[in-house]
Amino acid sequence: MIQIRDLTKIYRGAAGEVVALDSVSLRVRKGEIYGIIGFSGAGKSTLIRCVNMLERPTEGSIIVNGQEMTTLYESQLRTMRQKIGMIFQHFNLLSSRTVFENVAFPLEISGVAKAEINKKVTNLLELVGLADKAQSYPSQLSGGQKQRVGIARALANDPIVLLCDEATSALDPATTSSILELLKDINRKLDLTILMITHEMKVISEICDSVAVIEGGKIIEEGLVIDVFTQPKHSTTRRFVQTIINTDVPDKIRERLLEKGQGQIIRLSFIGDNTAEPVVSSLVKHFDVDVNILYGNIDQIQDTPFGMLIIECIGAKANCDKAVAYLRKQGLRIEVLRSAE
Ligand SMILES: Nc1ncnc2c1ncn2[C@@H]1O[C@H](COP(=O)(O)OP(=O)(O)OP(=O)(O)O)[C@@H](O)[C@H]1O
Repeated sequence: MIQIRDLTKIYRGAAGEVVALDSVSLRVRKGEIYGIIGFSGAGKSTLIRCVNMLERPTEGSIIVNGQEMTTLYESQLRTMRQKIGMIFQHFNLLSSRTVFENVAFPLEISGVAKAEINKKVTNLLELVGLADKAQSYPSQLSGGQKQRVGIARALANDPIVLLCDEATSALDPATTSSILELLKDINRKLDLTILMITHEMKVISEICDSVAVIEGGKIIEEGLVIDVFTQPKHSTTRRFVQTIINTDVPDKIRERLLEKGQGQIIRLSFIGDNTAEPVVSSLVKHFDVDVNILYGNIDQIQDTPFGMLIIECIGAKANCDKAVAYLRKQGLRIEVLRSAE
């Protein structure tokens, strides 16, 4: 649905040149929720604003629904932008208009008839759960309600793509979750492709199918959220993952790794339904070893559980080695943190 190829954006000003995007390529499939995460200054806003040409790229190609965006004239761009909805961190509502009038605004600009506008706005306010606030003004709404108005307005022209620019960054955690749930709901009901930028891993883990990590204007890692979360390759990605799941070996256990001992210390990582419990009891039953569980955590990305367990396998070295060989065959990721003496 969105294909970006070798996108470069250079800002030129009195202070010199800033390369905000450096040959970025990515592909967003129809109907998916695609997240772009990065720290401040990484190039996220520039990237999302290039998709609807609010920012003109210096080089490269952006294709939305088969249409090359970089070669469009202003009037063609206006038509295309109606099909690319956008929501913003600070909502950008018109304060002198009611909720109803805010949502009606893009329809008025598109020249839609009044009766049609009434019907459409009523349905949209129903969809975002604000039917009872139609006559309120933005100043009378909470942050979450304002973002719901922003979402309804963005959907008014039946977009094929929704761009979300840090849409939950100004909201508290509970409101963030309810807005993310609404976006997921809309994505499913309308089969709407969503591209979002964020600096919060929670946003990615709650609703995104795919993720790209951006740093210094370059995409440093990209893939399905479950893959990137469970096997982050780049140190920046690991820092983001670390903000919501602890994949590090805790300090207490690190100290233990330095002590000499007869046990083998092993980290097992698992994704999906192959949880570690039956394998642990199998070790004890079949390899004449004792197993001491030192640390464990389990988490869930959307519907897929994943986690890790650090165990100490105590017994004769030959038995411990056989136990590790068995674990490797079970489809678990195994790392021997300390070998047996
Ligand atoms: N209009 C501009 N003129 C010059 N430099 C700019 C302009 N807009 C952004 N930049 C620079 O481009 C780089 C990328 O900025 P951008 O706003 O895209 O990053 P970001 O990841 O969205 O950051 P944040 O999360 O803080 O908004 C930064 O170095 C920024 O200072």
